[in-house]
Amino acid sequence: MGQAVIETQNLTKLYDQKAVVNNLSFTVDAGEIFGFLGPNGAGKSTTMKMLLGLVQPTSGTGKVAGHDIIHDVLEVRKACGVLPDPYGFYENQTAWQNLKFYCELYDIHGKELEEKVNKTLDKVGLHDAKHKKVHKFSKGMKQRLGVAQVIVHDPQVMMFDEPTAGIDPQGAEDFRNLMLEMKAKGKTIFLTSHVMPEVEAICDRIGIIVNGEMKICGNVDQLVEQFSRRQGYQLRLRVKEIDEPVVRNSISGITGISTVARNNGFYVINASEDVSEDVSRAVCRTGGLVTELDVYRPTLNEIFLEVTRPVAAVKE
Ligand SMILES: Nc1ncnc2c1ncn2[C@@H]1O[C@H](COP(=O)(O)OP(=O)(O)OP(=O)(O)O)[C@@H](O)[C@H]1O
Repeated sequence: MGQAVIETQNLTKLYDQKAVVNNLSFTVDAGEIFGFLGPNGAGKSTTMKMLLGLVQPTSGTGKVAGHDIIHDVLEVRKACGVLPDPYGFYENQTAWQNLKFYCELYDIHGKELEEKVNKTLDKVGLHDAKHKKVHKFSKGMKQRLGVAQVIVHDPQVMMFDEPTAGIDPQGAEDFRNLMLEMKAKGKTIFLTSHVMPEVEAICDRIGIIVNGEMKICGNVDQLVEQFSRRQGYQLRLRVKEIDEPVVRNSISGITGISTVARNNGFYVINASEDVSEDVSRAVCRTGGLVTELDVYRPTLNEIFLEVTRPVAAVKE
């Protein structure tokens, strides 16, 4: 375990007596990219706002960069760069002027300011638009400027609410590379996103919340494991040398197997645990040759859909 830079304990927010964030406890370590996922209205932005001291928790506690999110709000904000939704740019000012203003808030001036602003605008691909007024920017350009605003003052913690929404594929690729570069510098990154392949590609750990509650949390392998334990394992088996009745008979006694079906020359085996070794041994014992055997690995998208699927109402 690394050093926790973001940590919450039983963080809860009630609006109109209803918990929109419910007993949330998690940590994000230094140098980690944490993907915070959930359906619309799950409580992601509210959590982020509480971490930044913009919304007061109803109960529970939290720390960001060692500072209490309730009592040391100014220190928390100094340690963080944030991409809010919507952004708070001065539309009648240029990209350069917006970043300058932002740097000054963080007490960065003179030559250092100039260097930081120019370097950051280059990094997010806005070099040629730096002296253009923001009201003339496209949505994607504003998003790039938002990312620039997060990183320009080199904060320890970077928070992004849907960073690639509205960005073109090249911009999204640039963003992913930038995040990996920031991670390599030891930054802690907390992001919300609805773009599953992006999250899968860059996040070290992922938490999925539903109705304010953390349903599943871990790295992708851990999520796959937790999901499979809950939903069951699916094996795909291809066998030579023996016929179907022999195959079926050979594996029939294996504990945990619920169904065996044929599909495109494969046997599709559903089981409550990973029975691949038992299957392989049983087939070999009866003279079969296993040419393919793998356990289906669900995608993050499938895991997300399953975890966030509304539970059917129980009929009286
Ligand atoms: N100021 C507020 N007053 C009352 N309810 C609020 C307030 N802010 C948020 N909510 C409610 O809290 C719940 C969580 O909202 P939140 O914005 O945190 O969700 P989210 O996960 O960020 O959603 P999205 O993916 O759509 O951005 C929603 O039901 C929302 O209507």
